[in-house]
Amino acid sequence: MYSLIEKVKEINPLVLHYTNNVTITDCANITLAIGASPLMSFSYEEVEEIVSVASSVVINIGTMNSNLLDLYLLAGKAANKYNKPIILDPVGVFATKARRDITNRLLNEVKFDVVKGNISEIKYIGGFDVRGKGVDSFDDGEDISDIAMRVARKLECVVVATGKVDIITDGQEIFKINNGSIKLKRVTGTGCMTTSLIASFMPCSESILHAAAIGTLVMSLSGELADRDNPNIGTFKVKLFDEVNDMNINKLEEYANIEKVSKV
Ligand SMILES: Nc1ncnc2c1ncn2[C@@H]1O[C@H](COP(=O)(O)OP(=O)(O)O)[C@@H](O)[C@H]1O
Ligand SMILES: Cc1ncsc1CCOP(=O)(O)O
Ligand SMILES: [Mg+2]
Repeated sequence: MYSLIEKVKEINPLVLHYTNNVTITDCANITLAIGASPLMSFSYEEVEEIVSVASSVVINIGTMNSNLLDLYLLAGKAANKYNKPIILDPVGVFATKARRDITNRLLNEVKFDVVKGNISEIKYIGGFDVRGKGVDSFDDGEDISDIAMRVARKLECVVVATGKVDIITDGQEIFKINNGSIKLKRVTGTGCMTTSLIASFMPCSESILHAAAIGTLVMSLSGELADRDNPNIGTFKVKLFDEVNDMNINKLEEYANIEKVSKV
C-alpha cells in the first residue's frame, strides 16, 4: 500500500474538483504536493468533456447551493458513466436541513466509491445525534467503527471517518489510524484536503480501500510530523504542506501508526 506514494507521482492523475470556495486553493496545492494535478471547475458547459478525461472526481458540498447541486449531480452521473472513481465530502451535513437534503440527493442519484467525513458527519449519515457545530466535529474522540461499517455496507462504498482515530472501512475490513495532531482541527480545510489526497490515490490503486487509507494516513501523519517542534499555527500550516510534499515510503514505514483491525 505504501508504494502508492510513488505511484501517484508516476501517474500524475488529473483530479477534478467540484468543491467549496473556502478551501479550494489549499485543495489544489495539496493535490500538487502529493504529485497529482488538480483542476477545479464550476462550469456546466465542460462537465461531459472534463469528466471524460479526468482521473477521479471530488464532490465537496462545503459552500453548496441548489444551483451547484445540479452541477454536482451532472458531474456525479458523468463520473459514473465514464467509470471514474468519485468521492463525496458531505461537509457540515448535520448543520442544516439543506445540507442533509443535498447529501441525500447525491447519495441516492450517484454511486460514490468513497464517502469521507469527519466523525460527526459520518455519525449523522448513520442516523445518530451528533455534537457538531457548523462544519466542525466535536465527536472526534469517539471510535465509530461499528457505525462506519454499517454506513459502508448500506451505501456499498468505502467510508472514511476522520478524528483522533481515523476509521477507513469497506464494511468488511477496517483500518484505524492513530497518527494526527490536534492542530489539524485548527486549520480549516484539513478534512477537504484529505478528500483531495484520497482522490489523488484512487486512480492509482486497484483497491479503493487502500487508496482511502493511504490518503487519510498522509494527512494525519504529515500533521503529526509538522507538529514535532510545536510550531505556531501559521507555521504549522506551511509545514503541513512541506510534510505532504516530502512524504515517502521510509517515513510511512517508520512513523505510520495504522492497524487493520478486523475482517468479518
Ligand atoms: N482529536 C484529534 N487529534 C488528532 N488529530 C485529529 C483530531 N481530530 C481530527 N484530527 C485529524 O485532523 C484531520 C482532519 O480531520 P477532521 O478535523 O475530523 O476533519 P474536518 O476538517 O473535515 O472536520 C485528520 O487528519 C484527522 O486525523
Ligand atoms: C469553514 C467552511 N465553511 C464552509 S466550507 C468550509 C471549509 C471546511 O473545511 P474542512 O471540512 O476541511 O474543515
Ligand atoms: Mg476541519
